[in-house]
Amino acid sequence: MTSILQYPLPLPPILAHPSSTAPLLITQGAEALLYKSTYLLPSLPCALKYRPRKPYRHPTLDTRLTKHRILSEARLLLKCRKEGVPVPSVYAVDEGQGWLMLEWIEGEVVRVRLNEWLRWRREKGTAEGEEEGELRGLMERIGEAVGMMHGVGVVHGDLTTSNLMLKSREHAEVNDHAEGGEENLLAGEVIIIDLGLASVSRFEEDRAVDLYVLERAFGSTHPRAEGLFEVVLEAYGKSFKGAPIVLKRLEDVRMRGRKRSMLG
Ligand SMILES: Nc1ncnc2c1ncn2[C@@H]1O[C@H](COP(=O)(O)OP(=O)(O)OP(=O)(O)O)[C@@H](O)[C@H]1O
Repeated sequence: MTSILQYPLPLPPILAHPSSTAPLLITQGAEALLYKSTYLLPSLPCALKYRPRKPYRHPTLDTRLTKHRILSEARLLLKCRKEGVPVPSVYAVDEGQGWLMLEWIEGEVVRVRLNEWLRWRREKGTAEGEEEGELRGLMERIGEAVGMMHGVGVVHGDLTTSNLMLKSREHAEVNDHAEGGEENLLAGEVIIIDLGLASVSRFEEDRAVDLYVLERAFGSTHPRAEGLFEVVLEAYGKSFKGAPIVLKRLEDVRMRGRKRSMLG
């Protein structure tokens, strides 16, 4: 969990209802607020993604845009779920009120876990290249998850290590440093979140751009793990029939990216 703040903004009516569990604001992005609350039973946690009204937008356009985004994310999550892609379940949706209620994923985003693991390895004095099994395993699971999503015809549009979560296994705990269980930091199922910019596409180009964005995210956020990005691609290459062509296309996308950065 990144940060737990009090809720300074008006709550969507569903969370203001007396039967609702007191919501916690988990993140406040530019467009959406993410609350933790419960669904139906106080023991079933949920994530509520709320897109409040934007006073700076024309009200009619704002309502349309919000409805479109909420419905699009819900539809794509349902499609992925139905076809076995690891994403959170959709519990409820109210596009008119601007919210989407999802299964709460117990765990942490890959960005945080990976950085903790890399720091632990550095502090231990382990050289890069050693103790790589855990990291390779994670990279493989990421490649497989992205491949499954592409295989059912969905592209993400914003693939970063902040939009991949590691779901803790039930009853499994991430041991603290003193107990020497740090390798568990990278354990767990990879769940793809935030399909707010996702779309349906079977174009190799769109899939390759998704991979390129993820590769760049590794380069900038986890340069110490970037060397193993090839493991993501290897696993991706085996994950669905069209994957090898996407990997070929990725080379073109990289080349264009390099040219663009050379030209400034
Ligand atoms: N289903 C979930 N279970 C647990 N935590 C979640 C879940 N979905 C999101 N989160 C947490 O909330 C954060 C923000 O979620 P998300 O990325 O969907 O919203 P956002 O970036 O604000 O949305 P958008 O980019 O569509 O405007 C995530 O980084 C993650 O920490």
